[in-house]
Amino acid sequence: MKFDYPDDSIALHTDAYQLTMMQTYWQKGIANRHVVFEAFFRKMPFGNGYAVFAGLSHIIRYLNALHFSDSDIEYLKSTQQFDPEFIEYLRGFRFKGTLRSAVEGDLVYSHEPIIQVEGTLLECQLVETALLNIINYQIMIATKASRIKSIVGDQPVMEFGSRRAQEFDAAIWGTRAAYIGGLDATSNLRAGKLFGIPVSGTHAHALVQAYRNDYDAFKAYAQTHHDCVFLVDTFDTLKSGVPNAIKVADEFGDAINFQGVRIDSGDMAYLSKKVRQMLDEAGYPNAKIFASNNLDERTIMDLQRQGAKIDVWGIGTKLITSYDQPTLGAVYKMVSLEDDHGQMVDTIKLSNNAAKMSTPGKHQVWRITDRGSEKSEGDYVTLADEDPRQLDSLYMFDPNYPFLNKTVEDFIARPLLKDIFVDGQQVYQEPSMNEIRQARQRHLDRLWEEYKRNLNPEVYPVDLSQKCYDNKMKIIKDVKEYIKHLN
Ligand SMILES: Nc1ncnc2c1ncn2[C@@H]1O[C@H](COP(=O)(O)OP(=O)(O)OP(=O)(O)O)[C@@H](O)[C@H]1O
Ligand SMILES: O=P(O)(O)OC[C@H]1O[C@H](OP(=O)(O)OP(=O)(O)O)[C@H](O)[C@@H]1O
Ligand SMILES: O=C(O)c1cccnc1
Repeated sequence: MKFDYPDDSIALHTDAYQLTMMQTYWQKGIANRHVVFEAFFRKMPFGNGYAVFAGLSHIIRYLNALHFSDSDIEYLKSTQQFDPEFIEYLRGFRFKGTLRSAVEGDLVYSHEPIIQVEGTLLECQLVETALLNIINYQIMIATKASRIKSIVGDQPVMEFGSRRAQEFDAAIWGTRAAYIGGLDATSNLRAGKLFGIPVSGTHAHALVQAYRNDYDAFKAYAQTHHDCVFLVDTFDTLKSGVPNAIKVADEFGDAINFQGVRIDSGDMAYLSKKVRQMLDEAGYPNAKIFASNNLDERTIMDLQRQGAKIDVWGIGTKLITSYDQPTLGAVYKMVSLEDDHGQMVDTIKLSNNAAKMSTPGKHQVWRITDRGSEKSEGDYVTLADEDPRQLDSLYMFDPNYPFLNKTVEDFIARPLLKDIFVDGQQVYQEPSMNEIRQARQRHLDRLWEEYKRNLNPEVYPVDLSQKCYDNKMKIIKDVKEYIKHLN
């Protein structure tokens, strides 16, 4: 199999049907029609009360780099599935559209647009697969990390998942998303290099196996490192691992920084309490107990309930693989399209399943915050030409149950979708990782506790403006009329 192309690009990281549709648009002369697509998801990940937005940095790189290389063009021609003239046309392709998006670290919710792509039918169609690929993974990981962090509070959590991640990209971008979501460090050096994420770690069982006993292994490590965390469960945690860790710490004294020990198996509530006692009695009350082994927010919560004496958490498999929910299920739908007369006409996807219906029109999402309490009252989805900042009071109603409503008086409305690219030019300056993390914390602080609990949180309101709701109802009616006349 041929794999290494010196000029490989990411343009073909898309589903074949995007290209077949693009060919139709091109041959039929509608490829340059103006269009708006929006991405949204239908269910909150993990049943959480909020989701943490991540993935924009990768999207920005993707759109900036998007072009068809010579080998892409040759390959497409070799499939014999496309019109060679259309494929030649793609040679000059660049993304010239406009991208609006939630920014990383912001909180997002189901049933609201989180990404909006506006441009030609051709370019907006091409990018669907990659954009969804990115956000469907990264939002999951950032949200899961935030759930974990909400349980452990100020205790450090390290990301250990690279060996179990679904391949290289997931390890790297997943680590970044986990850091956005609140984890404190990673064991992956490349993620450290690429994104400036703090790198940390301990050592593995192999070190102890290499020396065939705990003592010699810990001693060798202490001779070659200042900061020492000894993994104590290779043979027997309480009888060999911890006593030998203490022995080496005693022998080296100030020559090393004995940070603590890591437990990686067994009953971690029982063991951590015993280990704590042994370390305290040996005069190491500041030595920390690190724990790892298939942990997630549920096991951590249960360990805390049992009074486990764990100070630092290492999380791998269950975070990086988004173990309990493999995808977010975000979708990308056309919401408005230029007609034969140059007018934009809103479009809908109806479905036999009402939950799969899209909301027509180009939108903005407004985060409505009460000025007094500084807490979020809900999100308010409007058509793009509406601006609730001009209103004194805002009538908010649930679009599925309009009798659930409230009027908000003294509020701040913050637009969620920011300009990222305008006419192909990147206009958004990416913030630093620290700024993204601080933003996430700020947004979480503005959320009532009821939406933040891990189990059965309250459902955060995502409402439609009256104009947006009326527009949707009218278009549904029009489509139904049209279908009726077909029969
Ligand atoms: N006290 C505890 N309460 C709840 N869960 C625990 C407790 N102690 C450990 N666990 C979790 O139970 C699971 C099983 O751990 P255990 O070490 O017994 O088996 P294992 O994962 O098969 O071990 P190994 O990784 O060595 O093969 C792990 O997910 C661990 O985090
Ligand atoms: O358990 P996770 O949350 O995925 O965290 C990462 C795991 O990776 C290492 O295990 P290793 O690959 O050495 O295998 P092990 O299960 O035998 O410890 C480490 O000791 C953790 O157990
Ligand atoms: O540094 C560690 O302790 C570590 C790194 C990767 C996986 N498990 C543990």
